[in-house]
Amino acid sequence: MTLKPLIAANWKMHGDMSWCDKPYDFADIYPPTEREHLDVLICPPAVLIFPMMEKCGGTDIWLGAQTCHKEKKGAHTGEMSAEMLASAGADYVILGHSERRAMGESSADIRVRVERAKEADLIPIICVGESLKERESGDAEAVVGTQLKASLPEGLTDYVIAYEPIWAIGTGMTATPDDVDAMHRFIRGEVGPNVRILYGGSVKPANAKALLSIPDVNGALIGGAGLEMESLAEIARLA
Ligand SMILES: O=C(CO)COP(=O)(O)O
Repeated sequence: MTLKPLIAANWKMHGDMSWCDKPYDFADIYPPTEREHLDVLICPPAVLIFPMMEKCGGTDIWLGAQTCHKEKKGAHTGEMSAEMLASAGADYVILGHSERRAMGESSADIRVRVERAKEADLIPIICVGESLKERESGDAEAVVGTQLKASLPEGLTDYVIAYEPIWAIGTGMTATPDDVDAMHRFIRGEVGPNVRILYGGSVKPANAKALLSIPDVNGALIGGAGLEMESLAEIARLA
């Protein structure tokens, strides 16, 4: 089975209401008829999901959230449940991003969030990745393997993995194609043939071709370069 590439933009804490028509801008630059072979996803800040869905729900661009809470509902001031995000128009949810793991989210927490996401019919994008110190000491695969085992609920199907080496996020540094190839093969061995494995970390139009042509790279999770639709479309064209 060939896996449909997924080009996903993680907007993090960027954007405002005026950004809600960006899916239209993307579709103008790269029309849907030219990209039936791939999925395009935008994960804006949660507050923009519903207005973006209202404005651009008719485009074929998927919408996603950047996290969801561990509980279904309750007294959790400021938090959002998977169900709320789904009802606002999200199809996917990013879970376990290193910027959230750095705030104390453990793999065990992430596993519970994955369960909530699945109950709400959201497709989880589960992020894993090692620090520079862990890579330099030769522990990258062991770290990622441990994260995978602890973050994935038993029997999980229909999910996406994003390999994001922490040291490559927002730094302009990317893992070498050989390192990405080796890590994605390792992850493939863990998750099997049917799961899309994205690479993330300073993906740009200039390096996207080399990264996206690696056999077990099934797309990209893009931060900075996903804020502008021109660069996002340029990367998507290379997938
Ligand atoms: O964290 C990322 C996507 O989730 C990657 O961010 P950058 O593309 O800005 O390095």
